[in-house]
Amino acid sequence: MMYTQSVKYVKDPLWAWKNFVERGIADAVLTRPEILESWQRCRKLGVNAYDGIGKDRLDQKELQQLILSNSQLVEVAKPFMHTVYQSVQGSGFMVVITDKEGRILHTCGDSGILDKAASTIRFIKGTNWSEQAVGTNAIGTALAMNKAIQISGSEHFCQSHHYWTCSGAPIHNSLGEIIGCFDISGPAEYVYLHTYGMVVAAVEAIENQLRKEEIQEEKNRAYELLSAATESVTEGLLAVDKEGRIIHINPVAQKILGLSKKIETGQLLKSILGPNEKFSEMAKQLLWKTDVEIVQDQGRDRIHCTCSARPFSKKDGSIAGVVFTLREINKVRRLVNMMVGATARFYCKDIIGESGVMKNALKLISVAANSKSNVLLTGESGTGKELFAQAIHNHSSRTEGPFVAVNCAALPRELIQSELFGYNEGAFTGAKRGGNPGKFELANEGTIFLDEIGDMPMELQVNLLRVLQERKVTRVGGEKVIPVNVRIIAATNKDLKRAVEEGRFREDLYYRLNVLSIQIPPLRERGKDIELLTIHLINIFSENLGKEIDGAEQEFFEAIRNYSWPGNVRELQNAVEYAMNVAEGEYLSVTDLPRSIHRQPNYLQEMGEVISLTEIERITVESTLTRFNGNITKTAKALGIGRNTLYDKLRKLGVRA
Ligand SMILES: Nc1ncnc2c1ncn2[C@@H]1O[C@H](COP(=O)(O)OP(=O)(O)OP(=O)(O)O)[C@@H](O)[C@H]1O
Repeated sequence: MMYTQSVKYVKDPLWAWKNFVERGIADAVLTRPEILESWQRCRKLGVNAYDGIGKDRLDQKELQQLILSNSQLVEVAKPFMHTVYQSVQGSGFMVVITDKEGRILHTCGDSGILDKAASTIRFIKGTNWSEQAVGTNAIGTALAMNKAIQISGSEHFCQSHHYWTCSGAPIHNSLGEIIGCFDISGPAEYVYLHTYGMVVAAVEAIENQLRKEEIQEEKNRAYELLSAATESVTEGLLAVDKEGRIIHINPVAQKILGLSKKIETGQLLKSILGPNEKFSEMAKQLLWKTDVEIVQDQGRDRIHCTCSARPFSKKDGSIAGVVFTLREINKVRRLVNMMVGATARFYCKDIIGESGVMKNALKLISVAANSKSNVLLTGESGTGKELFAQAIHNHSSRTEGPFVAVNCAALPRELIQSELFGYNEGAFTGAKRGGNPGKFELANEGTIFLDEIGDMPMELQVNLLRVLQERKVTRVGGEKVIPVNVRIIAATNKDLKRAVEEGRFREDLYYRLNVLSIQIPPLRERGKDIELLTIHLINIFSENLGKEIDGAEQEFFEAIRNYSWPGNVRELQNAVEYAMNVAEGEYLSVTDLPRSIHRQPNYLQEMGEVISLTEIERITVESTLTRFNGNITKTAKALGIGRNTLYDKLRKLGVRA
């Protein structure tokens, strides 16, 4: 009897479940310890062994939210669930993942088994499958034990689960925290040990994938942090590999290098900066360098910067590339030059002009910029001689040095010497303590622009010639010889050749200065440039004056084309500024121009109008004033009258100076 009983005991594990549930007897021989422990937990939690139907279920909205907050787990696990399901497909199994509490997030399986699980025990998405909710089961118990487990038939605490076998394993994040559970469930009659193995393998694969994604995210975060950090520094940063491919470039470096387009990593620096770029060469040398000066041609501009190089290595110690730190020199030096009033603002791109004569003159700017010789600019007043001189300086190798402009005609005769060459303390009454450097000293390493050189007194021309020959100056009242490295650009609106012939200008000085000569054409010979310049000026003044003027009427353009512009671009500038100030409409009209321009005699004659002598006088005075920029002395001189007479006339004619 005992034997029969013991055979029955062994063959019917249900007996152990009944003994526990109905009589409270724990059979440690027949029941695995982890199952017994789970049953004991279930009893303590008050789980009904005759129930097991999933009652704690989320509604659709709550389920969506839960899936969203576990989206990474779901997205990573789904392909693995699918792979596992494919290998058990048709055998009545289903695959499930839950969140860390045991709530079902996703299922896949044969439709028959999914239906059965739903209709018999409500084993469906959104249901809580923890031990507390439905007793001992692979999901709830694996989560409670933090260990993989297979549970079959009457090992389940709830009777309604005895039909099932399930294998579950907890899923962990990289910190070892439980984030979910992976489970395979099916009919208990098909219990296979390998489903347990599949669950363990799937969880390992999911955890690996999650770790990979975490590492990638970590990398992305680090990259974003690096980008934010490099974007906030005031220096340019450029990282390149040994082949000269860009690894990283910050906006300041892009600006210093004059790169406006978006730069992709992996691009070769040579393809962006041209074959002569210097960085790739430095990157190849893999040396630490500090504050090396780099001069780089970039289109029409020339980039000057200081650059420090720091090689960086890979994990294995081999050099991966170089990080360059860039600082714009031009800016620093220009700032200093600006403080001493010695900067050139204009480049070729600022010179407006597309007429043939201007194109030729512009070509010569490049020739002059690339040469070391002195330059003589000739052209009428206001044609842009200083503009040309600045552009030559800015495109030359001296661009980072000072640009010092001296108007020889504006300097009182007795001061020219000390202005140009400087003076020592006590050189003359009123001399500053400590003396003063002259323009040549201030222009050292840069360019000196000697405007209106034709007005330089004969006795000083010889001193200038000496400086040109010896490249040294001696201050007034001093003995020390100071070496100067200065390039000279001289300009004149006079016929210097005739001045030489007439003995007013030294021939030797003329030839010294006139090595490269550029003749700037008068505005009246520049055809379509007059309109181009007018449009350019309207745009500039619209911005400066804060006035919205969109252009000019046809008659306006006719009038400016008909006028002869003795004061050239400067006069045009004044006329457009005047018109912009008086204009009331959206477009400049011919009547907005100074009367001297829109009512000049030729123009009126064409219209057959007769004008009075007073009117002619007014027009002449107005146009001369405009030409000389409102300068009373020059206007009076040009009209051949005294300053007081001019004031009288202005009053009588009602003309404002
Ligand atoms: N081609 C041009 N494009 C744009 N602006 C110009 C051009 N030519 C001259 N200008 C402008 O006209 C004005 C007069 O030019 P600039 O002072 O260079 O002439 P200049 O020949 O040196 O005159 P001056 O002989 O009286 O010293 C400046 O404001 C200059 O910017």
